[in-house]
Amino acid sequence: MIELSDVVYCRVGTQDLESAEAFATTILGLEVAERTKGAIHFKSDNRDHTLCYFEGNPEDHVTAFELKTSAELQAAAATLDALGHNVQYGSPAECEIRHVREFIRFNDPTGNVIEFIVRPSMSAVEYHGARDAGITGFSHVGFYSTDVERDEKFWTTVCNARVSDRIGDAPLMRIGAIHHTIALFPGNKSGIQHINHQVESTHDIQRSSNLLRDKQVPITFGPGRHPTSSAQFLYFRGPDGMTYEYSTGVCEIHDEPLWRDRQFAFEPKGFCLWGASPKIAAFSEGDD
Ligand SMILES: O=C(O)c1cccc(O)c1O
Ligand SMILES: [Fe+2]
Repeated sequence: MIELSDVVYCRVGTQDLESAEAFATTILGLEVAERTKGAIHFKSDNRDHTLCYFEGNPEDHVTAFELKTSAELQAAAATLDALGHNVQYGSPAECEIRHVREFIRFNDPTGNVIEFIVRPSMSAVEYHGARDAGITGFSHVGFYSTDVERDEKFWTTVCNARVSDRIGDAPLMRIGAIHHTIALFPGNKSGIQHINHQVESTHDIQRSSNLLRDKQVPITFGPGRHPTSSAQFLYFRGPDGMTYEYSTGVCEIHDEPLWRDRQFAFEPKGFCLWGASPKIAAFSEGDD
């Protein structure tokens, strides 16, 4: 069993690094951590970085999860290899760019590009967002999945993810106490479906909702409240149609052996307790 301890960063391609930077800082509220040739790294908490925009294909998305030791990374590589995944070790130069000690790269069964990393750098400097969005940190990622049952099995049997709840067949899976770190949504492609940052409070959700509206950023869902994690949320559209989510108040599951995953309906009320309707294709099979 591959033990993931946390999600660490996403890397997203863009044809327009300047606009992506403007979005990540002035809209989303992240802080530039580092600029390298053709890439910008952004901080959202006390980690070195949790998001990277790089010059490249906007459909190229990478998500990294932390493993505790080099021995576990090697065992994971062997496990994935035996299952037929093409596993590559990151080069020293790639490790340096990512500020990690070592990593492997492979595709999940849908084709999502995943990195398992060891010893990601922390930042010695506090995070100060470019705007006060109230961000407390990068928290979870939603992936497209061409077969959610197959992919749920991958994340829960090859790796240590546990299903907290399902909306329709879409599983919300935890790897620690936080209600979910990985979510899968049915789609006919691979890639990141949404990137979540936690914010401090309801006030941040409401303030951002007004700010984004004034700045004409498309708000695609919310403000609302998830019946699943009980988090209050706001979804909006970033560069190349990427969905970003702020949420606050996500529940934690500590009674691990007693928890039973719950079933919610794949319809607006399964996504929102307050009656908001998603304008997000993966949540509604409607507009995106
Ligand atoms: O927080 C949740 O429960 C949740 C539910 C549906 C979709 C999401 O993105 C979520 O974060
Ligand atoms: Fe989410």
